[in-house]
Formats: sequence, structure tokens, C-alpha cells
Amino acid sequence: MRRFLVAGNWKMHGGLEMTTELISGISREVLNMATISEQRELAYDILVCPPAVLLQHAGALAKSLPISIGAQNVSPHTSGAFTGEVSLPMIAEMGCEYVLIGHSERRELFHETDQDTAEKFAACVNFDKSVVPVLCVGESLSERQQGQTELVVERQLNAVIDAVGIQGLDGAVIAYEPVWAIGTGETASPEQAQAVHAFIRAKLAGLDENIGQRTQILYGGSVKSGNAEQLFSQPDIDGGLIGGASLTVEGFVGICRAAQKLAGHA
Ligand SMILES: O=C[C@H](O)COP(=O)(O)O
Repeated sequence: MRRFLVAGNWKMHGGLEMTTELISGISREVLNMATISEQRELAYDILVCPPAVLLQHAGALAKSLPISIGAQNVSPHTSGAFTGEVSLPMIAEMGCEYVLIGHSERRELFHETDQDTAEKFAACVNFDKSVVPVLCVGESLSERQQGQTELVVERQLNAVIDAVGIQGLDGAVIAYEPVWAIGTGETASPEQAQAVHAFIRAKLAGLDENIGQRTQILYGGSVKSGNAEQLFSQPDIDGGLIGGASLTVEGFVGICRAAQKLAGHA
């Protein structure tokens, strides 16, 4: 059975104080709303992805809490003359268990290609310590309007599958984030999201049934406490990658509440 994963992507927000407040506040609230037995181990997983300079602080804070830490980006290189970049060994040392790969803002604003994304994903697969890649895929508004959603998502998936094989996706997380729903307040309807999630799962399952069935596929794009339960109720939606609503304890915990309520049904 797949577990729900509620993941917050803080993007370029926050500082030391906000990191302390969010991580300790989220942990306090989710433990408060958990049953006694769930307090030993929550029935779903929580991830927060702060900016790179806050990872050390976040990693130290979250060490004994039911929250995993992830980076928002990583270099495909282990070390070298790559000014401004951060490597997998560096983020792992800061306590990162996950890293976002190919977020649409990286693709759009920083011109990362499918090939760049595949190289970063391959670096995670080949890294000897475990840092789970969260591969972000999704179409733009004009691509959706032209009926190209599946084509685009499949192209983005294929770039990674070509680089690492289907086995390389075993244990990875996929986040479907329609670009037109990111930060716009416009959410894909549960049915629209489910259709793409089912397509992604079928694509993976067509190559390896077990990997297809056990891969967590998150939805991202204006998820908030008011729509999380409806989205997470869909059979192929295993949680969310949350931007704006992950920046307050109340907003993020409201989404965790939906995962807690539905846990066991993913
Ligand atoms: O990584 C998160 C997504 O870009 C969604 O952002 P949003 O929840 O602000 O729409």
C-alpha cells in the first residue's frame, strides 16, 4: 500500500527564524492531531524543502521529528568548478533525504532541459547514500489547450527512463504539477489531476508492474487545506507538492490533516 507524502516546497522564501517556527510548529500540530499509536509513527510522510542555505538548520531541527528534509535542486556533479552549485554529498550531509528534480520553475526560468533533468536524476540513482529524487513533470497552459498534456508528460518521463531505465525509478517520487495551476490559485480538478496520474502510473506499470503500483505520485498546483482531501481521495494521487500553502503552519497542517484522514486508503 502506498503512503501519502505531504511535501512543502518553500521556493525562495524563509530565513532561520521562519525555518524554526515552521518545522517546530508543523511537528507540534501534526503530533497533536495524531492518535497515541500514530504519534510513534505517523500514518503518512511529511517533507519540507527549504532553500539550500537553510538546509543545515532545517536538518538539525528535524532530526528527531517526524519530518524529512529535501533540497529544491542539486548539481549532477559531485564536486568541481561549478560556481553557485550544490552537490548531492553536500545536501546529504545536511540531512536531506529527498531532492526536487526538474521543477517547472527550474525548467522555465533557468532553462533546464529534459536532458539536464535526466542527468540530475541519474546522479541521485548513482549516489551511494540515499537521496530520493522527486521528479517534477507537467504541461503548460498552451500545451494543455493543444491537447498535448500526455505527450509532454511522457516526453519528460522518457528522458529520465532513457537515462536510468525503469529500475532507476524504483523508490523515486513523481510530482505532477500542471504549470498553469502553480501559484495561480487555479487548481486542476480532482478528475483532471487523476487522469494524468493514472496515465503516469500506467506508463510506469507498462514497463514494470510493481514499480508502477508502488511509486508515489504527488499532485502540485494550488493545493490548500480546502481542496486537499478531494484531490488526495483520487485513487492515483498519493499526496501533494505544496508551494504557497506550505509557508504557514496552519496552511500546511491543514493539508496534512487530509492525508491523516485518508491514510490507509492510498
Ligand atoms: O512545488 C510546488 C508547486 O510549484 C506548487 O506551488 P503552489 O502550491 O504555490 O501552486
